[in-house]
Amino acid sequence: MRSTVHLQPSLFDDADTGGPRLGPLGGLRRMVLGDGAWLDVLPGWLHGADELFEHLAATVPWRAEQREMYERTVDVPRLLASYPADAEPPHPLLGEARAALSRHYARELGEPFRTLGLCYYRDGRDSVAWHGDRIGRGAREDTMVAILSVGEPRTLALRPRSGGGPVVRRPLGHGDLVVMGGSCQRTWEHAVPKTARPVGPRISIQFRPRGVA
Ligand SMILES: O=C(O)CCC(=O)C(=O)O
Ligand SMILES: [Fe+2]
Repeated sequence: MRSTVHLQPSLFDDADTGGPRLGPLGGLRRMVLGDGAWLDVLPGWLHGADELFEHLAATVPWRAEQREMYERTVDVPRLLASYPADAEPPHPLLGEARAALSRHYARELGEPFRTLGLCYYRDGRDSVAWHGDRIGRGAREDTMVAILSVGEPRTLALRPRSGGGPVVRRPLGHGDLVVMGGSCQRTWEHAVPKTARPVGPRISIQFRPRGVA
Protein backbone atom coordinates (compact mmCIF):
# COMPACT_ATOMS: atom_id res chain seq x y z
CA MET A 1 0.00 0.00 0.00
CA ARG A 2 1.08 3.57 -0.57
CA SER A 3 2.46 5.38 2.40
CA THR A 4 0.34 8.03 4.08
CA VAL A 5 1.54 11.54 3.32
CA HIS A 6 0.76 14.16 5.87
CA LEU A 7 0.24 17.83 5.18
CA GLN A 8 2.91 20.20 6.27
CA PRO A 9 1.45 22.47 8.93
CA SER A 10 -0.18 25.55 7.43
CA LEU A 11 0.62 24.51 3.91
CA PHE A 12 -2.87 25.57 2.95
CA ASP A 13 -4.07 27.77 5.73
CA ASP A 14 -1.70 30.58 6.66
CA ALA A 15 -4.14 32.16 9.10
CA ASP A 16 -4.08 29.06 11.27
CA THR A 17 -4.17 30.17 14.88
CA GLY A 18 -5.96 28.32 17.59
CA GLY A 19 -8.07 25.30 16.76
CA PRO A 20 -10.30 24.72 13.79
CA ARG A 21 -13.56 26.69 13.78
CA LEU A 22 -16.66 26.86 11.62
CA GLY A 23 -17.97 30.05 10.07
CA PRO A 24 -21.65 30.96 9.65
CA LEU A 25 -23.70 29.04 7.07
CA GLY A 26 -25.43 32.21 5.86
CA GLY A 27 -23.03 32.45 2.92
CA LEU A 28 -24.24 29.20 1.31
CA ARG A 29 -25.12 29.76 -2.35
CA ARG A 30 -27.40 27.46 -4.32
CA MET A 31 -26.67 26.24 -7.83
CA VAL A 32 -29.74 24.75 -9.46
CA LEU A 33 -28.56 21.72 -11.44
CA GLY A 34 -31.88 20.72 -13.02
CA ASP A 35 -34.29 17.76 -12.77
CA GLY A 36 -34.98 18.77 -9.15
CA ALA A 37 -31.31 18.58 -8.13
CA TRP A 38 -29.28 21.38 -6.57
CA LEU A 39 -25.87 22.02 -5.08
CA ASP A 40 -25.22 24.45 -2.21
CA VAL A 41 -21.66 25.73 -1.92
CA LEU A 42 -19.77 27.58 0.80
CA PRO A 43 -16.02 27.97 0.22
CA GLY A 44 -13.98 28.26 3.42
CA TRP A 45 -16.64 27.18 5.92
CA LEU A 46 -13.96 25.68 8.14
CA HIS A 47 -11.05 27.88 9.23
CA GLY A 48 -7.87 26.37 10.65
CA ALA A 49 -8.51 23.14 8.78
CA ASP A 50 -4.89 21.92 9.02
CA GLU A 51 -5.39 20.66 12.53
CA LEU A 52 -8.53 18.74 11.61
CA PHE A 53 -6.77 17.19 8.61
CA GLU A 54 -3.81 16.07 10.70
CA HIS A 55 -6.03 14.72 13.46
CA LEU A 56 -8.19 12.69 11.07
CA ALA A 57 -5.25 11.43 9.01
CA ALA A 58 -3.51 10.19 12.15
CA THR A 59 -6.36 8.86 14.31
CA VAL A 60 -9.18 7.54 12.09
CA PRO A 61 -9.07 3.75 11.59
CA TRP A 62 -8.85 3.99 7.80
CA ARG A 63 -9.98 0.90 5.89
CA ALA A 64 -8.61 -0.25 2.55
CA GLU A 65 -11.38 -2.06 0.65
CA GLN A 66 -11.45 -4.30 -2.35
CA ARG A 67 -14.20 -4.76 -4.87
CA GLU A 68 -15.10 -7.35 -7.53
CA MET A 69 -14.91 -5.83 -10.98
CA TYR A 70 -15.15 -7.78 -14.24
CA GLU A 71 -14.37 -10.99 -12.32
CA ARG A 72 -11.25 -9.48 -10.81
CA THR A 73 -10.64 -8.21 -7.32
CA VAL A 74 -9.42 -4.61 -7.41
CA ASP A 75 -8.44 -2.16 -4.69
CA VAL A 76 -10.94 0.62 -4.03
CA PRO A 77 -8.83 3.70 -4.87
CA ARG A 78 -9.25 5.56 -1.55
CA LEU A 79 -9.34 4.73 2.15
CA LEU A 80 -12.66 4.71 4.00
CA ALA A 81 -14.16 5.09 7.45
CA SER A 82 -17.78 5.26 8.57
CA TYR A 83 -19.41 6.44 11.77
CA PRO A 84 -23.00 5.37 12.36
CA ALA A 85 -25.49 7.77 13.93
CA ASP A 86 -24.73 6.63 17.49
CA ALA A 87 -20.92 6.71 17.16
CA GLU A 88 -18.75 9.46 18.59
CA PRO A 89 -17.40 11.55 15.67
CA PRO A 90 -13.61 11.30 15.28
CA HIS A 91 -13.20 15.00 16.19
CA PRO A 92 -15.61 17.17 18.25
CA LEU A 93 -15.67 19.75 15.47
CA LEU A 94 -17.45 17.22 13.26
CA GLY A 95 -20.21 16.89 15.86
CA GLU A 96 -20.52 20.70 15.81
CA ALA A 97 -20.57 20.72 12.02
CA ARG A 98 -23.32 18.08 11.95
CA ALA A 99 -25.40 20.05 14.46
CA ALA A 100 -24.94 23.31 12.53
CA LEU A 101 -25.96 21.64 9.24
CA SER A 102 -28.97 20.01 10.91
CA ARG A 103 -30.10 23.39 12.28
CA HIS A 104 -29.56 25.20 9.02
CA TYR A 105 -31.44 22.66 6.89
CA ALA A 106 -34.04 21.58 9.51
CA ARG A 107 -37.06 22.89 7.67
CA GLU A 108 -36.01 21.88 4.18
CA LEU A 109 -34.64 18.43 5.08
CA GLY A 110 -37.19 17.62 7.78
CA GLU A 111 -34.74 15.45 9.74
CA PRO A 112 -31.20 15.83 11.10
CA PHE A 113 -27.96 14.72 9.53
CA ARG A 114 -26.84 11.58 11.37
CA THR A 115 -24.05 9.50 9.89
CA LEU A 116 -20.49 10.43 8.98
CA GLY A 117 -18.59 8.89 6.08
CA LEU A 118 -14.93 9.71 5.52
CA CYS A 119 -12.80 9.15 2.43
CA TYR A 120 -9.03 9.59 2.29
CA TYR A 121 -7.60 10.34 -1.17
CA ARG A 122 -3.89 9.71 -0.75
CA ASP A 123 -2.87 11.33 -4.05
CA GLY A 124 -4.15 12.01 -7.57
CA ARG A 125 -4.48 8.28 -8.30
CA ASP A 126 -7.20 8.00 -5.68
CA SER A 127 -10.70 8.80 -6.91
CA VAL A 128 -14.37 7.89 -6.84
CA ALA A 129 -16.08 6.84 -10.07
CA TRP A 130 -19.44 8.20 -11.30
CA HIS A 131 -22.25 7.20 -8.94
CA GLY A 132 -25.22 8.46 -6.93
CA ASP A 133 -25.53 7.73 -3.21
CA ARG A 134 -28.38 5.36 -4.01
CA ILE A 135 -27.84 2.43 -1.66
CA GLY A 136 -30.43 3.85 0.72
CA ARG A 137 -33.40 6.19 0.49
CA GLY A 138 -31.62 8.52 -1.92
CA ALA A 139 -32.69 6.11 -4.67
CA ARG A 140 -36.36 6.98 -4.08
CA GLU A 141 -36.61 10.22 -2.12
CA ASP A 142 -35.22 13.72 -2.15
CA THR A 143 -32.50 14.01 0.46
CA MET A 144 -29.20 15.77 1.19
CA VAL A 145 -25.56 14.75 1.40
CA ALA A 146 -23.25 17.43 2.84
CA ILE A 147 -19.50 17.24 2.21
CA LEU A 148 -16.75 19.08 4.08
CA SER A 149 -13.44 18.86 2.27
CA VAL A 150 -10.00 19.27 3.86
CA GLY A 151 -6.53 18.98 2.39
CA GLU A 152 -5.58 19.17 -1.25
CA PRO A 153 -8.20 20.72 -3.54
CA ARG A 154 -9.88 18.15 -5.82
CA THR A 155 -12.70 18.46 -8.31
CA LEU A 156 -16.23 17.28 -7.58
CA ALA A 157 -17.79 16.53 -10.97
CA LEU A 158 -21.55 16.21 -11.46
CA ARG A 159 -23.56 15.13 -14.51
CA PRO A 160 -27.22 14.31 -15.20
CA ARG A 161 -27.85 10.59 -14.97
CA SER A 162 -29.62 10.45 -18.29
CA GLY A 163 -29.68 12.58 -21.38
CA GLY A 164 -26.07 13.74 -21.31
CA GLY A 165 -25.66 17.46 -20.80
CA PRO A 166 -22.57 19.30 -19.67
CA VAL A 167 -20.52 18.11 -16.70
CA VAL A 168 -20.53 20.56 -13.78
CA ARG A 169 -17.11 20.82 -12.10
CA ARG A 170 -16.67 22.31 -8.62
CA PRO A 171 -13.23 22.61 -7.09
CA LEU A 172 -13.38 21.54 -3.44
CA GLY A 173 -10.67 23.25 -1.41
CA HIS A 174 -9.38 23.13 2.16
CA GLY A 175 -12.36 23.85 4.46
CA ASP A 176 -15.00 24.07 1.70
CA LEU A 177 -18.58 22.84 2.11
CA VAL A 178 -20.91 21.51 -0.58
CA VAL A 179 -24.38 20.09 -0.08
CA MET A 180 -26.00 17.94 -2.76
CA GLY A 181 -29.76 18.19 -2.40
CA GLY A 182 -33.19 17.58 -3.89
CA SER A 183 -33.14 14.69 -6.34
CA CYS A 184 -29.36 14.89 -6.80
CA GLN A 185 -28.64 11.29 -5.76
CA ARG A 186 -31.16 9.76 -8.16
CA THR A 187 -31.22 12.14 -11.13
CA TRP A 188 -27.54 13.13 -11.15
CA GLU A 189 -24.23 11.34 -10.65
CA HIS A 190 -21.07 12.65 -9.01
CA ALA A 191 -17.40 11.67 -9.11
CA VAL A 192 -13.97 12.80 -7.92
CA PRO A 193 -11.84 12.09 -11.01
CA LYS A 194 -8.25 10.95 -10.89
CA THR A 195 -5.72 13.63 -11.78
CA ALA A 196 -2.27 13.41 -13.31
CA ARG A 197 -1.27 16.56 -11.41
CA PRO A 198 1.03 15.84 -8.47
CA VAL A 199 -1.48 16.44 -5.69
CA GLY A 200 -1.25 15.78 -1.97
CA PRO A 201 -3.83 14.08 0.19
CA ARG A 202 -7.46 15.10 0.69
CA ILE A 203 -10.05 13.99 3.23
CA SER A 204 -13.77 14.19 2.42
CA ILE A 205 -16.23 14.18 5.32
CA GLN A 206 -19.81 13.34 4.35
CA PHE A 207 -22.85 13.99 6.54
CA ARG A 208 -26.02 12.06 5.68
CA PRO A 209 -29.46 11.57 7.26
CA ARG A 210 -30.27 8.12 8.59
CA GLY A 211 -30.90 5.54 5.86
CA VAL A 212 -29.06 7.51 3.16
CA ALA A 213 -25.89 5.86 1.87
O1 LIG B 1 -14.86 12.77 -2.11
C1 LIG B 1 -15.98 13.23 -2.03
O2 LIG B 1 -16.18 14.33 -1.53
C2 LIG B 1 -17.16 12.45 -2.57
C3 LIG B 1 -17.29 11.09 -1.96
C4 LIG B 1 -18.54 10.38 -2.40
O3 LIG B 1 -19.16 10.73 -3.34
C5 LIG B 1 -19.04 9.24 -1.62
O4 LIG B 1 -18.32 8.73 -0.75
O5 LIG B 1 -20.19 8.83 -1.84
FE1 LIG C 1 -21.14 9.90 -3.33
